Amino acid sequence: MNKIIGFIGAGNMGEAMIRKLIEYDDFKNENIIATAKTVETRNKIKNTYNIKVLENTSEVAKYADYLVLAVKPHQYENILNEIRGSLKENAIVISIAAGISSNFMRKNLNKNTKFVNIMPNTPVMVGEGMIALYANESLDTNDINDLLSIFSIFGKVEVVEEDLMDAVTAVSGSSPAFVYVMIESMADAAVLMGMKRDVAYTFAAQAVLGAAKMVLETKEHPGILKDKVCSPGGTTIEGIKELEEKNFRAAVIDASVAVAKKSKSMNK
Ligand SMILES: NC(=O)C1=CN([C@@H]2O[C@H](COP(=O)(O)OP(=O)(O)OC[C@H]3O[C@@H](n4cnc5c(N)ncnc54)[C@H](O)[C@@H]3O)[C@@H](O)[C@H]2O)C=CC1
Ligand SMILES: O=C(O)[C@@H]1CCC=N1
Repeated sequence: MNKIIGFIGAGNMGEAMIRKLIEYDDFKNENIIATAKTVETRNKIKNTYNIKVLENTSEVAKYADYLVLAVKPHQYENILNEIRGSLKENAIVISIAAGISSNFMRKNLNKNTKFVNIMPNTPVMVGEGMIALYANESLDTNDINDLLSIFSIFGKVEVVEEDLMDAVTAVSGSSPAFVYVMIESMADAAVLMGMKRDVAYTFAAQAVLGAAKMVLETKEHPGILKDKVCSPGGTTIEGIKELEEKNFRAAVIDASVAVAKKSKSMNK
């Protein structure tokens, strides 16, 4: 890969992507460039990942073939204003932000600039991310194929219609946070029952990883997989009864709907 991928912002999401990319043999460190707001973050990224770190956004825009805007949604307008005039010919500007629509990108970029809206999640850092991509009219088939192959470095990629982006933000963008709360709670229970905390995190996280892999690889309905864990008159069904009484399913659904609602309300 001789294309340059640039990052504006290197916080949680930007750093997660950079960290995965430098492990990938086809992307040399010199093909990854970044900038961040503070000198501290710029130095940290430079020293940790040995990539080229530039002082300002327009410098990154000048060199990047793929330009990831890894800043918060409310900063998009300023950043797009800053980069608009400096972009490399044929560069693709990548929005990863919740609530930033293709229309907003279109309005704030020059007419012929290529761009794409994606919704990633932090597990991109370990190559198990889930990325949704909305392919707009600025991209041709080659661009889309190139983007799909780059993003597959980070995990799974699916092309979706734009009206599903709020749902995606809930089901894969934000949901890792819900799962971390669940893992933490499972481990708390094990600690309560005498297990060492670090061991408890391994047990809880591996159980979640295994259950997720079962859904993906067996393609069985999650309800059937659940039934196979619940031995008649056994231990698991006692726990399921508690979860049902405490409205676990409704809590997860409500949490997801709240995320999508917030994402929609931010929509520009
Ligand atoms: N954290 C997550 O799990 C996910 C985040 N996103 C999206 O990623 C974007 C970034 O989110 P986070 O990384 O969580 O936020 P963050 O606050 O951790 O990182 C944002 C970074 O942008 C930098 N920044 C701000 N203004 C800048 C400027 N003018 N020039 C260069 N850098 C600048 C900040 O210094 C900071 O390091 C957001 O738009 C969010 O919606 C999308 C999916 C998941
Ligand atoms: O909390 C947020 O706004 C971002 C978007 C999806 C995950 N984190």
